[in-house]
Amino acid sequence: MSTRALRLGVCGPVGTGKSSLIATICRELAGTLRLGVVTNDIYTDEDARFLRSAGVLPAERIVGVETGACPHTAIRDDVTANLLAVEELEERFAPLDVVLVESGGDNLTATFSPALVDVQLFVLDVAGGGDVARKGGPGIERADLLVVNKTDLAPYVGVEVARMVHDAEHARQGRPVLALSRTDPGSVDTLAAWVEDRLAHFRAGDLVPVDPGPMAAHAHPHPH
Ligand SMILES: Nc1nc2c(ncn2[C@@H]2O[C@H](COP(=O)(O)OP(=O)(O)OP(=O)(O)O)[C@@H](O)[C@H]2O)c(=O)[nH]1
Repeated sequence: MSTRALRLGVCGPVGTGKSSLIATICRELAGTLRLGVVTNDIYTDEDARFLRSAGVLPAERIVGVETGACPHTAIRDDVTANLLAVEELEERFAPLDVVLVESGGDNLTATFSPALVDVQLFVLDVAGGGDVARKGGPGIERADLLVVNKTDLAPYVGVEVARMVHDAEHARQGRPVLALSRTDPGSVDTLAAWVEDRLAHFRAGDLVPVDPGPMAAHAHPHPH
């Protein structure tokens, strides 16, 4: 039995809907679970401000971490700033059930360290194109859940959702894939049920954090 919160990481490329998905989870579960959120941005706390303005949680339960030049480092290589933010939330609002951690400014291969989160989901969207899921990468292949987001946009971008989900399932060797849209209540229910199920396993002590693997080699921009 663990006394701390379940730590749930949300990553994926820029603009795929990570903040919106976190807002959706909060909207669905804040009535029954005690939640906190940590966001990561390079130089701002924009995502934290978006979530506060969405009004899905009391503002003080949403904390922004400024990661500096390489946001991937803060969720993978040196997770200190994020761990401190999570622990501070857990302490201030004890007991919390789930702390959601959003990665920021990510490319296609960012993954969380299992030292930071117990479980992680990777978000793609249909607007990124049907081929993305097939091409794979550590997060796409081995995150605990892969979300194919914004399915409501599929007809407008010429993507067949069933095909994209099928390709993703193939790349993931059967690990779960969820086709999601915030306008599709059934898919939102499935997402909330997945979070509740992970929490139940975490509390039972049989949730083993899985490391999707290191992200692909990438260059760090020089700040000067
Ligand atoms: N049509 C549609 N749009 C969505 C959905 N979810 C999110 N969006 C929109 O997609 C855009 C990006 O959403 P965000 O939640 O800001 O994406 P993000 O991944 O957090 O973005 P970064 O933090 O910049 O990486 C916004 O304009 C959202 O309103 C959805 O289910 N359907």
